[in-house]
Amino acid sequence: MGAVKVLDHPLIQHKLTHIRDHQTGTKTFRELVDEVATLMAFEITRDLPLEEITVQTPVAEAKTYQIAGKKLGIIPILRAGLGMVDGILNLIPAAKVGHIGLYRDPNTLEPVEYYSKMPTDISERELIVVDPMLATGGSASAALKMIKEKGANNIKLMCLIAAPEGVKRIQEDHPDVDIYLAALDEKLSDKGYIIPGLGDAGDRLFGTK
Ligand SMILES: O=P(O)(O)OC[C@H]1O[C@H](OP(=O)(O)OP(=O)(O)O)[C@H](O)[C@@H]1O
Ligand SMILES: O=c1cc[nH]c(=O)[nH]1
Ligand SMILES: [Mg+2]
Repeated sequence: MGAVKVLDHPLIQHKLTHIRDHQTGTKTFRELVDEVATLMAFEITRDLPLEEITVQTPVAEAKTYQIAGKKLGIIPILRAGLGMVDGILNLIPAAKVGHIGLYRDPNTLEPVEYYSKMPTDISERELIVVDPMLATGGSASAALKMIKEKGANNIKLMCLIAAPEGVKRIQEDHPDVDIYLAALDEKLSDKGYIIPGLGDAGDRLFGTK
């Protein structure tokens, strides 16, 4: 079963408080999601393997380190996942970005696919799938299935807020995928919204309703 890690860094928790607040407007919401994505990426990349190399400083040779191993890829689930991409690219500017277009049918809560475009070499990359919300888990589970069918085999899932139902769904459907969260909330409403959550992430990011 995949691990679930709630990233409890004080800066992440403080910014998440303002993200949740219904009085936070689109501009600030977008800026804070971007900042939290950077902070979460910093924590998630903590275990990347390093290799020792030598560089010449102006003074002497230095034995130092660079990131070794697989290259990285970021895969946002459209639309709301887009809000987390730039924040991760701030730290990992060479990462490639694949896109998966999914929306959740408001009546059935089932994911509906409308777009997919992946880097050709996803089987050789460490992938971070991003979406602010993990509610029923239907969208993330479908996205993970889609990228596995295209060869992905090393995947982390990064969300701002999850419901226990969504975590359970991913652990059952994708036991190889670790989940990284800023918060694990209480439950889902009967309309499938996370309680207390932050409302509709896509609408708050893009100013739609
Ligand atoms: O875990 P689930 O029950 O599948 O719900 C979570 C999904 O719902 C939201 O997307 P939405 O369908 O609102 O699309 P949007 O990003 O275009 O607003 C959210 O960004 C997730 O993708
Ligand atoms: O609470 C929720 C659940 C699904 N999608 C959202 O944007 N918010
Ligand atoms: Mg939405």
